[in-house]
Amino acid sequence: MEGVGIRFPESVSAQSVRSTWHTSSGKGAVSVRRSGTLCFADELHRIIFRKREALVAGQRSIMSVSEKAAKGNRVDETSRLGMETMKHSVLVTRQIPGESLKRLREVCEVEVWPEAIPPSREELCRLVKGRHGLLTMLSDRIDGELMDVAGEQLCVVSNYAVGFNNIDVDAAKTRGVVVGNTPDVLTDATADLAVSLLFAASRHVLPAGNQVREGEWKTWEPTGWLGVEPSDKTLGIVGMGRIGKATAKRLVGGWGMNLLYTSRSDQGDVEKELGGRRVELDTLLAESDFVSVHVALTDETRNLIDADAIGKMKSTSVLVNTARGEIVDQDALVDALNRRAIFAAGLDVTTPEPLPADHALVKSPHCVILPHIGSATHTSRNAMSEIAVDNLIAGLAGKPLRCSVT
Ligand SMILES: NC(=O)C1=CN([C@@H]2O[C@H](COP(=O)(O)OP(=O)(O)OC[C@H]3O[C@@H](n4cnc5c(N)ncnc54)[C@H](OP(=O)(O)O)[C@@H]3O)[C@@H](O)[C@H]2O)C=CC1
Ligand SMILES: O=CC(=O)O
Repeated sequence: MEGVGIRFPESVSAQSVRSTWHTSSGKGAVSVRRSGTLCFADELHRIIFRKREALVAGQRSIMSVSEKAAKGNRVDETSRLGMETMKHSVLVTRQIPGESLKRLREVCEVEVWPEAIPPSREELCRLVKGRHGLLTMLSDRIDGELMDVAGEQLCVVSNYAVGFNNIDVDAAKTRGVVVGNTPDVLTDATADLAVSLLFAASRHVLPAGNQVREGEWKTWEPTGWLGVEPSDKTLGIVGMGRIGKATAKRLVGGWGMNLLYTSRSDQGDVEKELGGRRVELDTLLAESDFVSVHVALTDETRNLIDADAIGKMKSTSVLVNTARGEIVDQDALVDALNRRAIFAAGLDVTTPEPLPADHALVKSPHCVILPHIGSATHTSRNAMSEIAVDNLIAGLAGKPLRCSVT
């Protein structure tokens, strides 16, 4: 591999490394994974050769952009990156809002899955073949098998979501594929929805409203639809990340709730600002009146809120989940709601999605279920589109992503 230089820090046993290479037209970079003391030389060369082929084309274009710039032409960032990504082929697995796809179409060949319903696995396998980049939804399972079907030229997967549990990130790293997500811009919208669910579940908002729609509203009832109030009660945030914090801010600041939270990392700033206390999950469940789940879905958090955990909650408590359905054991939740072992639940996420209309949770009068709409505001979704497209364009050009998870 003439002209290819690979740097591996010898002091580190397992990590992702960025490998640089040089050609007559400049320098490129590729992320590869080193495992243990082996660097999988054949695999590595294969990945680097593939990336070099893709990036050399881009570099020729950069040179022509530089020539233009030298002649005094104004070249903005998008068109500069665009020149590098020209001729690349990308798949966008659903129509996304905003103007950003126009920007993408200016710089590469784009196919957008036109249906509202996601492509089946079979269709997805057919569609990804030969693509350099994928802009994916949280409902698309992007694993090593799919990346292999796409082919060796695949450089970047840009997920239109902050959560990336649908993507096998390790498989991406070993294949030199970078992965992006869309954090921050949906934090407020999702926290607002968590608060909405908390109130809706606490005050029977949906079944009470349905009573009116169904013509069953007979009279004002002194003992009808009695709910629970958050003011001065204890809020338990499971996972004090961006959305957990934003939810806590709303409920501590607005309703004077006391705060308990779980977190693997130190959150000293939260304690200073909101006066919260970091505790073990068992303590949080036993002492909280409202429990709101915000951890990422990983192998460690799958079924975190199982029968045992729900069994620790107060019978007057309300459970809210806007994170991922798999974090809560739904059978255990159905059982607890049926036995009135907890007061109510509000879910924006379920397993599966969509949850069949005849599922016991849908039928429960004590459970509010929304169709995964946490980030569904014009502001958030437009901003997510911008980030997802920026990530894709940067990944195709071999540049650092605006928001990367690899
Ligand atoms: N309903 C909806 O439409 C939306 C849902 N979401 C979901 O919300 C989640 C959180 O988003 P966001 O707040 O931006 O993400 P962050 O990364 O800021 O927060 C994630 C939290 O998960 C915790 N966490 C991660 N892994 C583990 C683990 N193995 N065990 C315990 N805790 C863990 C982190 O804890 P630590 O600090 O200790 O690492 C962190 O507190 C997303 O992953 C997504 O699934 C997001 C947006 C919209
Ligand atoms: O669930 C939504 C996300 O962005 O993650």
